Amino acid sequence: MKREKIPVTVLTGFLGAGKTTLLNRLLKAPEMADCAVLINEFGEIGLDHLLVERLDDDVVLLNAGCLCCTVRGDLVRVLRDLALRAEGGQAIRRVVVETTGLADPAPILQTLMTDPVVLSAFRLDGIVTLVDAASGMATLDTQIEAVKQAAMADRLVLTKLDLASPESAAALAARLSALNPVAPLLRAEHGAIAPAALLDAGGFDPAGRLPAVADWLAAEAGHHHHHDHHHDRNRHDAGIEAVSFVFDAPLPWDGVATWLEMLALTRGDSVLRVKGLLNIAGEERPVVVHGVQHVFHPPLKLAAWPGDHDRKSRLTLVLRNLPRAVVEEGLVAFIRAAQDTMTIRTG
Ligand SMILES: Nc1nc2c(ncn2[C@@H]2O[C@H](COP(=O)(O)OP(=O)(O)OP(=O)(O)O)[C@@H](O)[C@H]2O)c(=O)[nH]1
Repeated sequence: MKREKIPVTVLTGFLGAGKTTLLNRLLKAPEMADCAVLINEFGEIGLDHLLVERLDDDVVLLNAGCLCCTVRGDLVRVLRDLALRAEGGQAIRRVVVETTGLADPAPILQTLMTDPVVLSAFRLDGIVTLVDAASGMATLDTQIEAVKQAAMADRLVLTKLDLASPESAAALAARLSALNPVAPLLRAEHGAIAPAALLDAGGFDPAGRLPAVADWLAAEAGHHHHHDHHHDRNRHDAGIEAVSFVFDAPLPWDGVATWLEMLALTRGDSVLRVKGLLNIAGEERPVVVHGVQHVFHPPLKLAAWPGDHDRKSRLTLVLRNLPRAVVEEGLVAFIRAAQDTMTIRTG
């Protein structure tokens, strides 16, 4: 009997749109049993694998760069490996690939639709693109990746509607419908959405889309053909850079929180994303912080440190046209100031 092809859902959306939040909710649904998850992150220190709650053998971190550029070969390798495992009898009923927020979907689509080994075992089920209602409009104005993600989607999902006015949400919805007349426009509240609305999207259909979509895919086909073995490090805006900080000693919460609030307020246009897993002085559990452009999201505590974790704080920022030194100076100053107050208070 011929084996059924395994459906692959590509979950995309700009930095901080809410992909991991939605994925966590989705993975709890019965329809998602035996789902393998591939996670890709931009930046040296991947944290998402720690934030996806169902961590087992079927969560694979594709971490050495961005999926649409340097890690494309990794995607193929991991899918081939999954195909072998399925062949060997392991139950793998679906695959979800969470891309980086900066991913251009065209090369990923191209890979999923043309690699013969991948095609023999998998079929593209659909591209699900999340758009943050709080910062989506500004992102579409400035980042071509976000425009491509929206235009190529099979399902569009508006997130963070609780942070946007009805008027700005309506304007964003209208812009998205113009960019992509074929994808249903859905909503998710803190990641909550019926899995059936996202799954079994029926594969990518170019019909009815903006003419640019066909051009992007065609360009990709040529690109792939000519530069198959080269790493394309320049795909992203040259001004975009991921910087990471590691702190050995526990951090004062006051300093970090004030700094993050200031950063979102004053540098939200340049600090596209902040993500951190922090060891806070006086706090047993790890604290996760998220910043997305002008929004500093409420921090949350994880239940416990992962067993093998060194308990050092790790913070990653994705900056646009902002030198690392500027961020570092501010961070160090706020931490020092908070530590001084701590010393005075306790001493
Ligand atoms: N207020 C609000 N916050 C949300 C919603 N959905 C997600 N968030 C928050 O947005 C922040 C970023 O969410 P993530 O799920 O990490 O976003 P992501 O797209 O995976 O981020 P990257 O992988 O860095 O691109 C977190 O603090 C979430 O709690 C929502 O509907 N409303």
